[in-house]
Parts: sequence; structure tokens; C-alpha cells
Amino acid sequence: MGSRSDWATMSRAAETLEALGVAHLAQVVSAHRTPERLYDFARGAADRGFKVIIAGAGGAAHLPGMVAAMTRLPVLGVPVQSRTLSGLDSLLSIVQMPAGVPVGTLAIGEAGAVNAGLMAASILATNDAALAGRLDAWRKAQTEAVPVDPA
Ligand SMILES: Nc1c(C(=O)O)ncn1[C@@H]1O[C@H](COP(=O)(O)O)[C@@H](O)[C@H]1O
Repeated sequence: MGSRSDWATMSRAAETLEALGVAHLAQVVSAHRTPERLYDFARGAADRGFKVIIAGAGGAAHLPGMVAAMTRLPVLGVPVQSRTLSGLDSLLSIVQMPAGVPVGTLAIGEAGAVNAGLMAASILATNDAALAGRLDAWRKAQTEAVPVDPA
């Protein structure tokens, strides 16, 4: 994520991965404020064994696109809700990538962070039967937790 201030949102992705038993690492990396950290992270991610990257940022959210430019790993972008423009700025910054450098963009805010965790798990589950089973169980539990009665 681009800043510690994003953690309130991005911790929802981490919680989701934890619930599914997916090993992960959370770090602050900013294209604007720590460009060399960004370069080192994105360039080295595949060799370090990472399989999917979730990049959350707000405002002029260049982080996901810059990460995607420097790795062939799938990059999921989470637009963090900004104070001034409610995250519309973050969304448009992340989603409008030029053809050739994809970022899979999720919804603004916490729902996007949860879904980024689920989507990362879905990608990993294509090659991991045990994780696929945990994901199926998570979805089943979610379905069973929805009451029929409205009140
Ligand atoms: N969008 C980016 C990038 C980037 O894209 O590299 N680095 C920080 N930021 C964003 O700036 C917002 C405000 O950050 P501060 O709260 O630290 O001022 C955060 O939402 C962060 O993601």
C-alpha cells in the first residue's frame, strides 16, 4: 500500500487472506515517496516467490500501475477512499491502464480490499486443491450466514 494511512482499508485484504490460510506480506511502498523501494520490490517479487500482488493506494494512485509495469505477476489494484474526492480519483487512476499493462481493479474501499484478497486466493487456488477447498468452504459459510427473514 502507498501509505500507513491505507492500512485501515488494506488490513481487510490481509484478514481475508489469513482466514483462507494464504501466506502473505504487507508493506508500505510508494511510487511517489519511496520510488527505489518500489523498484526493488516490483523487480524482485517474482524471484522472491510471490505469486500475486495486491496494490492499494489513494488519490493519484500510481502504485498499482507502476508495480504492474515492472512485473509479470498479476496485480490487483484497490482504490483507497480519499478524503477529498471519495476515492473516485483513486479508482480512475488505477483502472484506466493503457493496453499492454493490466491491473485488475477492484471496488473502492474495504469491499475492494476484501475482494482483492478473495481474488488473489482464487488465482492461487487454480493450482492448489487444498486452498480451493478452503475457498469453497468460505463461500458456503457466507451463503449460510445470509438470513431469509428481512428483520
Ligand atoms: N497513491 C499513493 C502513492 C502511490 O501511488 O505511489 N503513494 C502514496 N499514495 C497515497 O497517498 C494517500 C495519502 O497518504 P498520506 O495519508 O500518507 O498522506 C494514501 O492513500 C496513499 O495511498
